[in-house]
Amino acid sequence: MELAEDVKTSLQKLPSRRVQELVVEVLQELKWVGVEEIEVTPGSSLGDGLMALIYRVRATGRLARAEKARASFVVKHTPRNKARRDVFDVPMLFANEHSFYENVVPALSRHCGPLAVAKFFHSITDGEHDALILEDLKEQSFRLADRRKGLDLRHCRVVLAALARLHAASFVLKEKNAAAFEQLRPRVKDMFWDADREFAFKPFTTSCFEETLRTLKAYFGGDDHENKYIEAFLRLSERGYDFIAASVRSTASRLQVVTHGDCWTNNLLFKYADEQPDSPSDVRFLDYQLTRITTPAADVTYFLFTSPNSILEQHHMDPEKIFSRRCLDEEMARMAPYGLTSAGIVVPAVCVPPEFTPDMDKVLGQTRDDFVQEYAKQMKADTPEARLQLASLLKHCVDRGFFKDL
Ligand SMILES: Nc1ncnc2c1ncn2[C@@H]1O[C@H](COP(=O)(O)OP(=O)(O)OP(=O)(O)O)[C@@H](O)[C@H]1O
Repeated sequence: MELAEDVKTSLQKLPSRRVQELVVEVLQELKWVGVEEIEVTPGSSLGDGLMALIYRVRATGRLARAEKARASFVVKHTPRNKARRDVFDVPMLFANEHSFYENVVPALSRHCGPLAVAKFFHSITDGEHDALILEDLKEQSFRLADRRKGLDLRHCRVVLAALARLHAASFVLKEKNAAAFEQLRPRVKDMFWDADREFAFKPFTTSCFEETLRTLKAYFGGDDHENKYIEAFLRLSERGYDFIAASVRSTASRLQVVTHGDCWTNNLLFKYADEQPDSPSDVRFLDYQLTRITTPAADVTYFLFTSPNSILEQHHMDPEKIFSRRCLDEEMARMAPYGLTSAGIVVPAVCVPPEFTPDMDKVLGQTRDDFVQEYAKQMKADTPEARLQLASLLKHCVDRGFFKDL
């Protein structure tokens, strides 16, 4: 397709020639014969995403027989800074997300209908210009909730129902076509807790344990009767990354499903009935870089420990036949250390005031430590909200006996 000079110039705002070509290929696949205008703008705000650059591409043009066409995409692109890509092995994260859209979504939705995901158009996974092109959900009135306010019960219900559909799709696939589920295993790789990811995420988790401990000590102060909580946390942090990794990996095979892996407020877009902010009617999950096969309780715990505006009692599920309430409770208790560890990583990011929001593009050094330090900025913000939430979660775990075997 021939492009006018001004269209080419607009496309150059995208970070690589390869991704500019890919956008044009997508338009051709949509049967466009001409592009009249292209607008490329930032697709997210600082703090909405750390592992990628997000662009919004709006285009107008023509189909055959001169019909007008409009489209809006989100381009999720690997960071420009090579050191930033290398320290967290971002190409692997993109490959996992690509595989989710390419392999997992078609397999899971075959028997269960559509999942709460954006439409996926194309991707590049060459380790250098990695990018995904997705439908722009904001164009369909989906939007982010305010992470610092937290999600109320209505929002949580919508998310838990969508998570349940995602998890149920694996149970159905196992039931209908066990071999097809097995084929997904090598295509969904745990990017955080797998033994060969330790090099990147063990030091990161260790630094997060240290910061969580500092936050918790600041909350509990020197008060002796609260010390059982700090002691419990110390036992957890001593066991550290290896213990959490083992609990993620050791899920009984019959309970394993494809999970989202990073289900917190900034990876959720909501739609509202009649645009009323208190009546979410639908949700889409974003960011499948950390999708993994493990217990459904990993997603539920991660979500409930990071995103609601208060700790919720979990009274809203009754999947007796496939995954009983008792089984869920046992799995939730088993995964509580994972939940608290994840909360130590995510909650500071939920509560961070804008002036402490890390900006990975501004990191001058080249080492993993430089990036970990920049990420830790939001922990250093040390907000009363983060203290309260982490301390309440720790109390929740200790008082219910979840840490008694640590
Ligand atoms: N398909 C989409 N439609 C609309 N907005 C989107 C879409 N995908 C991403 N975004 C916006 O971009 C932000 C970051 O996206 P995403 O979480 O995929 O990137 P990331 O850098 O991998 O994030 P993280 O730091 O959580 O790894 C989202 O919070 C959302 O605001």
